[in-house]
Amino acid sequence: MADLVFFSGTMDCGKSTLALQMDYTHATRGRRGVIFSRNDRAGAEMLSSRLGLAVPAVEVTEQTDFWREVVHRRTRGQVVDYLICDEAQFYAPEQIEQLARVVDDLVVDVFAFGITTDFRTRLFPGSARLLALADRVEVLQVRALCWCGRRATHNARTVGGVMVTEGEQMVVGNTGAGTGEVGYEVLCRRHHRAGLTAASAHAPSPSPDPLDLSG
Ligand SMILES: Nc1ncnc2c1ncn2[C@@H]1O[C@H](COP(=O)(O)OP(=O)(O)O)[C@@H](O)[C@H]1O
Ligand SMILES: Cc1cn([C@H]2C[C@H](O)[C@@H](COP(=O)(O)O)O2)c(=O)[nH]c1=O
Repeated sequence: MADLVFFSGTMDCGKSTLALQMDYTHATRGRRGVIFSRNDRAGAEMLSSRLGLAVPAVEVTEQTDFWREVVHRRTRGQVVDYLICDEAQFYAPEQIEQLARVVDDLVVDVFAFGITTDFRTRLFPGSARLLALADRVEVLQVRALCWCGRRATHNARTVGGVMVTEGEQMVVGNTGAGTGEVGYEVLCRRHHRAGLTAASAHAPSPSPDPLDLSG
């Protein structure tokens, strides 16, 4: 028996760190895995965590066929017990279906990691397929926090710290980007709906305070 597990959460909640830990744990017990990622912030053919660890990975492209990736390795005599699939939100729905087939017909565990929704709170097509097909969906224990202290459940895209709602679904980037840059910030639903990032919430009001004429 093998499983397709989707580990999900907001940006910056520890998914890539867990992906590296899962690989380490399984590998040290003698299991053989293959690590995949797509558009990691650190560059192509990498899986990197903000904690500073990075390992080589097979870069997923539009041409990647996971069924062929596993069959090809096995026909060359390579053992494949599990796949680590990071940034899975960027995979095509057909590739998620290939992963499900790899689990069911080749008995390979697949551990997929990714965010579910984009900066407009719309599901990524790959994540939607994972939610539909996974044996288990696990929400990460380390919960990211909104600037207000509530649990962060949404990913905002920012330009110069200000939330934007227009743009391409896929723009690779990091949380905490500097002024002027496209970046991301995790927010609670209330502040995502209000478009209120840390920078805009703490910015002084653009209009001066009214004069106190009471005295
Ligand atoms: N210097 C640090 N010390 C301790 N924890 C850190 C540090 N930098 C980042 N983290 C933790 O790393 C996590 C982000 O890890 P990462 O695997 O890159 O996230 P994700 O893949 O979900 O975007 C956050 O939960 C944060 O708490
Ligand atoms: C919300 C959102 C995110 N992205 C990108 C930004 C990052 O490159 C990755 C998420 O990586 P992480 O390891 O989970 O931090 O996704 C995007 O392209 N579009 C979006 O709407």
